[in-house]
Amino acid sequence: MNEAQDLASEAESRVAPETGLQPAGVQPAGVQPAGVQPAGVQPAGFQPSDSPAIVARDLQMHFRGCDALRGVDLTVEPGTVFALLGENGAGKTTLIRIMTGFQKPSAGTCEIGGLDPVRQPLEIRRRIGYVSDSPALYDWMSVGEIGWFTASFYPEGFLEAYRESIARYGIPEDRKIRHLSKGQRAKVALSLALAHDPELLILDEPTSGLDPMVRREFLESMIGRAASGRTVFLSSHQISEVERVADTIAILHEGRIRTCEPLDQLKNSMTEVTINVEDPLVTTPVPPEPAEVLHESIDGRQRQMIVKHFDESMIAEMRNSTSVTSVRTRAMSLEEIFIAYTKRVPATPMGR
Ligand SMILES: Nc1ncnc2c1ncn2[C@@H]1O[C@H](COP(=O)(O)OP(=O)(O)OP(=O)(O)O)[C@@H](O)[C@H]1O
Repeated sequence: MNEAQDLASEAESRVAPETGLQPAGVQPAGVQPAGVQPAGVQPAGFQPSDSPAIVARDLQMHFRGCDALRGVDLTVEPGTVFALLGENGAGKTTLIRIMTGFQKPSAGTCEIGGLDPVRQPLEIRRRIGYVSDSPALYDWMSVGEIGWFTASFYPEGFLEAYRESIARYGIPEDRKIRHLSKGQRAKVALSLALAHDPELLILDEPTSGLDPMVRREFLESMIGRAASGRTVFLSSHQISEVERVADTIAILHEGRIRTCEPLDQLKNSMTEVTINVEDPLVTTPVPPEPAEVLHESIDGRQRQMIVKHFDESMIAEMRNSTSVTSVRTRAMSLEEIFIAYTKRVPATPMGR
């Protein structure tokens, strides 16, 4: 068997990397002309939409001995960069696997661009771009071959866009996937996910493995995608990076969404309040409603609270409380807000 026949027979039993799509018919490299359009796939002109890109309602995922998702409600508006933050094991990948049709939820529903991932998984994967946290690429293919192979699942123009992206990243097309560095693999996976210019891009830890310069450029390009009406959903641990690009932030903790709101609104609504008291035994004054204390720590005469919806007008009232000598406030970074939500310790009940 020559190399081209070999490639064809291997590929016939396979699906598109990352997407899980099944080919209509697979030809060896060199047989199928670049950009050929497989049956049933039409080039899709992108039309910005007003309908939500993603809607999740009460999504639950119960594995044996583990409730990964405990009722997730989420709406992702089109034309935004939406960031899902959560610590290890929070349920981010599980949620993404349900959205992309790789996992059937135990309960609840989900719509991706109006499609149901349980009933229409292939249609969804054709419409979206998806890069998982550990991209599944065929190691035995070269960088060029994997582009050619994946192009057969998508409309015309895919291969050209893929090759341009690979050239921009400076990766040789004849290099085998198994010989790529971690960062180069990530770049190939991103190039494959973006080459059909998807209306929704779902990225699980997209920048892991990329060097700082490429990371920055890539994330900034996501702002451009959103500005053109496309939607980017990304899950990340890199909070400072997310802060630069995201419009909306959702914090997932132990399978539940703790907060989901525009980044500016989230940052403006959170305040660190530091109170000094004369008597270390006195209870800390609680700010009045609508303020909500997410976290409180006590260190002798100093009390620190993380408060949502704190208003500067509450300072005077707190200063008048028994034993209080000073009240100071400080705006918080997204990282501090994330920690406050995920290390939630209820405030000590206070009698006022
Ligand atoms: N197939 C499975 N069977 C049993 N438990 C699972 C399965 N898949 C995920 N889990 C559990 O579900 C929880 C959520 O996992 P998930 O991979 O969604 O977390 P994550 O937020 O993506 O974490 P990380 O940031 O570490 O990748 C974890 O406790 C994990 O062990």
